[in-house]
Amino acid sequence: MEAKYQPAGLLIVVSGPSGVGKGTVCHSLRQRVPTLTYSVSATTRSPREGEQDGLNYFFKSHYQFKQMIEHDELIEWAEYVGNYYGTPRKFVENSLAEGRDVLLEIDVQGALQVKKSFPEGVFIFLLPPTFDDLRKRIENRGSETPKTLDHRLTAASEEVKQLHYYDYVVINDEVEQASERIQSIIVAEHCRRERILINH
Ligand SMILES: Nc1ncnc2c1ncn2[C@@H]1O[C@H](COP(=O)(O)OP(=O)(O)OP(=O)(O)O)[C@@H](O)[C@H]1O
Ligand SMILES: Nc1nc2c(ncn2[C@@H]2O[C@H](COP(=O)(O)O)[C@@H](O)[C@H]2O)c(=O)[nH]1
Repeated sequence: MEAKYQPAGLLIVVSGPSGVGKGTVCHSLRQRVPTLTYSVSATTRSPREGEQDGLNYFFKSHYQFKQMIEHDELIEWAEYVGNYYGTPRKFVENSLAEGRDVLLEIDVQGALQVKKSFPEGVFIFLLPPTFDDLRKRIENRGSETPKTLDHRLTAASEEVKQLHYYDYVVINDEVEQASERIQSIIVAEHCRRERILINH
């Protein structure tokens, strides 16, 4: 029997300002859609309490991160508030080629780089209900000093200006509602791609 053509997986990029709830919403989304493959990023930031190497991030020294850049091991990378963050290339490319849908949870600078090399990706901007909610969420997380909180909020006001480059905007008012909306976007994108495949 002839082997069935295996289309590449969807690259789903969830992005938005720090503290909007990307991690929380993506966690809920991964429970709804267990077949999603999550890309673990590399970072030079120190682990927060409870974060595990290889699970939350691959924690790297500045030297190791620079080596990854020089060896073209990242599909994108960005400096964000004094630390480097990047998406390992091999894992993403192999997973897509095997037909798996891959989820990236990255900042806005990184998402815009990915859009250039993977224009067929699905780009979703997560927004807080208000800027004040964003501040409260970061404060309540307790992860920042007053200075880094301020830097993250300044970055956020610049990041929302890039919203028009994205395919979808989802407001993270209620976590479950936001993750349900992203699940619907994924289903709709699969249907759209089916149509394109049938037309060819
Ligand atoms: N819909 C929501 N309503 C209220 N609080 C929320 C909501 N979504 C997330 N939070 C809370 O906001 C804080 C920030 O969420 P989270 O860490 O998921 O954001 P993030 O966008 O991944 O941040 P970063 O980009 O800095 O990693 C957490 O304390 C989380 O529990
Ligand atoms: N460009 C990239 N940004 C990333 C990546 N992984 C995470 N991030 C984003 O960085 C900020 C800060 O994260 P934090 O864990 O220190 O709060 C946040 O917006 C993340 O989404 C990545 O691989 N590339």
